[in-house]
Amino acid sequence: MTVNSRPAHPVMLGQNQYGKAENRVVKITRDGATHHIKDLNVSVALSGDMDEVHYSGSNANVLPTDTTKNTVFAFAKEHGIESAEQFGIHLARHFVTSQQPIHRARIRIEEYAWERIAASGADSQSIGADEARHSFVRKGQETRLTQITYDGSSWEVISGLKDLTVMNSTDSEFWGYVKDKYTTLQEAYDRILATSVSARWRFNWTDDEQKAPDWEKSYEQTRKHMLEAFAETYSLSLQQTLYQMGSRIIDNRSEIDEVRFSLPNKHHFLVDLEPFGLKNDNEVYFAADRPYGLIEGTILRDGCEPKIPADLTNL
Ligand SMILES: O=c1[nH]c(=O)c2[nH]c(=O)[nH]c2[nH]1
Repeated sequence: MTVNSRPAHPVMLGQNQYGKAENRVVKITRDGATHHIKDLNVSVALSGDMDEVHYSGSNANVLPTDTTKNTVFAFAKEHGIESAEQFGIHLARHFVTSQQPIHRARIRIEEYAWERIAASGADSQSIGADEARHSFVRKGQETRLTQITYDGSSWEVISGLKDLTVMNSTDSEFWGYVKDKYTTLQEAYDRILATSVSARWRFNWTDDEQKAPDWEKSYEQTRKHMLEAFAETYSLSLQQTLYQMGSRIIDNRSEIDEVRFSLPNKHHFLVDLEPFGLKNDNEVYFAADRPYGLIEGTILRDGCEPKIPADLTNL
């Protein structure tokens, strides 16, 4: 037997690394009523004296990947997230200096940028006092959509958007729901509400005799009303927020008679930091990607017929 108990056959272990990939950590920093978000996807890859676990299965040198995940969330609380670089340096140093068998740590981080939703009444260029304090829209443009149908006499125009991701870091609760023997969900009195909005709205312009809407202005204003309603609704459920977003559009845009939404509830779970002696005061969240609640619904101008299909994926 060799020192590292490598089996006596002509096979060699090459480069190897291990760790927990894609830890989705969201850190909310509360500066009074003004909140700040850091939203990261952190992947840890460690290497060092790891021959033995591959050859014999001895885990004596293996810091579990589960521990590397916990470290990411605990560090978000203990040291904060000033920048992705600072956070990654801190983690890499920790793994290499605290565990003798670990010689190299590679931390990869993707950061998702958020900007504040402009407060109602403000124009979209506004800053400072005109910005919502705990309502954010993810940077990077959504995709704008339209479908036009013409049968030689009448028009149907359905426009909309997808992938408009928004978050309220407070002013959302969920409680008082039905509980049966399979219910384990804890009631929430201050949770994060986040969704990636997919919406379609139908114009009431149908024939060439009518004056057509200003399509560009209509899109910009509809998006604005939707975002403002999201930011300003104190939400008891995503269903309630959906209704508020739709009715704000119907109330303010006379050219639109019907709005349909498909809203995935992008769950953010508070991470239990008690095992590490840390209190998580609504600061560090695990952003789960699936499964997700999917809340869908149509809001109509009174007396109008629904025409937007229930399944928006084909539209
Ligand atoms: O806003 C919500 N609506 C629900 O119907 C629901 N169901 C659930 O588990 N969480 C939530 N949140």
